[in-house]
Amino acid sequence: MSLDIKFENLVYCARSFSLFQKDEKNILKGISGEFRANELSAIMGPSGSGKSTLLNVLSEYMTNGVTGSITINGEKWNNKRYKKKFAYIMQEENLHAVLTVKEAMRFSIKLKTGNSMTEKEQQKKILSILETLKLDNKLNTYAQYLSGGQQKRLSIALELVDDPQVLFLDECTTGLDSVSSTQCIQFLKKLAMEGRTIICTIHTPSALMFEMFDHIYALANGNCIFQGASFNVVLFLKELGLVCPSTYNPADFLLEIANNDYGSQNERLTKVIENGKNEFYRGQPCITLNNNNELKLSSTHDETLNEQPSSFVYQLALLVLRNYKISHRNVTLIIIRLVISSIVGLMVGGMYLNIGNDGVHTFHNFKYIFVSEFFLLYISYYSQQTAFPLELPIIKREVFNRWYTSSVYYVALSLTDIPMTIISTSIYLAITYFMTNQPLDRAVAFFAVGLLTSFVSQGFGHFASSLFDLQGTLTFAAVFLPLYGIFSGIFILVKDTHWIFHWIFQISFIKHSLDAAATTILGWNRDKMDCSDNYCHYQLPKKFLKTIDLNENITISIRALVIFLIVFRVTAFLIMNYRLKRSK
Ligand SMILES: Nc1ncnc2c1ncn2[C@@H]1O[C@H](COP(=O)(O)OP(=O)(O)OP(=O)(O)O)[C@@H](O)[C@H]1O
Repeated sequence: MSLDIKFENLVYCARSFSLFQKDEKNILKGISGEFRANELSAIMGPSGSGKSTLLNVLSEYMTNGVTGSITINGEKWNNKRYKKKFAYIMQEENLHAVLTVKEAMRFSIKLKTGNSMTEKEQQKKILSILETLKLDNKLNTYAQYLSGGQQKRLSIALELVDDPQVLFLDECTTGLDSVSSTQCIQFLKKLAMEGRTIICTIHTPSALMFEMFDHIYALANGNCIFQGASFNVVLFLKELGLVCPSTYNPADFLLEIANNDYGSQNERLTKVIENGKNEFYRGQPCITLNNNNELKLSSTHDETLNEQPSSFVYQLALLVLRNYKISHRNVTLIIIRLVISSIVGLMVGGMYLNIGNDGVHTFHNFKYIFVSEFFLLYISYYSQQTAFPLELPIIKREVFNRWYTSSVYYVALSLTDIPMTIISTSIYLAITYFMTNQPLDRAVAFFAVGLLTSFVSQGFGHFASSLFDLQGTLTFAAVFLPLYGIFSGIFILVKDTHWIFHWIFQISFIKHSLDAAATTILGWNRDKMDCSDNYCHYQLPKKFLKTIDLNENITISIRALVIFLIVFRVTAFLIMNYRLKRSK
């Protein structure tokens, strides 16, 4: 299906708010035009003229502040129907550094097309795309070791697996040398000749590249100053008395004019081209290659592929698998987490050695419980702090291009860390529990509370990392984690503080962890402990719990922890979803 995109009187108004004023700036100023199927179109213009904005508006990457009309094949913009046919290749490649080219392509095709192709067909398709993009000799190379040009080609290849009909490319040649740039444009031209609509923003194309474009849409200060065939640019300018020297690159000449190097001509150009409405300078419609042509990348599945997205469970399984692959290649982080859990476990175990059943040390035992819950809070929080900020650009690209939904991503993110959380929490608890000589019959309940604390803290980490960048997440932790500790009930009892502070204890989930964990070890009518001294004031644990005002109602604490778990994760998901959907 060929798709022509037409826009009329398109205005984009950027609004920014500060404390005292509201700023509004028109970035696109009522422009019109059409990008057709079978054509390779370039959006050109000086820096800041609105090229990326136009691309973002047409691809629906930006929707707020946009007025005017956009139609596809003459029909009103219909998000659901047409968005499936679009792919947006962003300026930054945003690839998973530790996935090989082959792995990245396999995940892409599986996520995007589900089970609509057999394994063999998928491999054939991947190979044909990579051959065309000259990446077939890099199948087993990690993305991080590809050159800039190869990374750019891989980011294009990843989006081609489900045969999008419209390709938006932002600055597709930026950072590439002239040979790679020309190869990239040649490839895009091939894609356009297969019937696709290819629209890219470009800075300063060489004369050779400029000629390869079928259609040029030039902007200056948010207005259209030319739209038409590339071979008509010189003619158009000549008619306005701006003669391009025969040895000059027409693209450079057009940009110099847009930059006012030949006086202020833009207003005049905009008027003649009617801000994009004037179609006089368009070329002849381009020829589409037929199905037998060797350039054709599309398979017989074309029309059905996009209609059959893979299921939630299938995508979830793939994303979890991908996350495992990535985290196992970043093995240092795993080792650090396990080593820290073991070392801190040994230190804490050594510090509180054999105190677990000694009435002299009941208060120390309570401190051991606090230290343990607080350590679990720290390690689980910090293990998640990079989870979202570093992945955001990649996820943004993949969610926008409909590889999967943000909810699948978040569930996969949460599931991926479960085994590691269980292992590191268990290592720490096993070491300290046995070294401190706690009662064995209470181990399961104590471990369960420890695990719940880890999962709540993980959710807290997600919540913070969905709100801030990496630096912000660290600052947030530096402020809030000690506060959580202060209001945990170990330093001062709730009843000994002014009522004004009581609510803070309630929202300090570490207090609920401490209450629950202390109940599992010291509560439930535990018998008298041993006494290694002449007199042990707290030999009977119940007496100690009474002193610290702990009512042993574990249900309340567990309920509070579960509520925190749900609130943190739901809030993290909602913020993440908002950030993923928010335009640039
Ligand atoms: N949300 C925004 N708020 C304020 N100004 C904005 C916003 N978005 C874009 N702009 C401004 O609009 C202008 C056009 O931006 P755009 O990114 O579209 O330019 P461009 O032609 O792609 O530039 P470049 O070639 O340098 O990437 C710039 O001056 C930019 O600063």
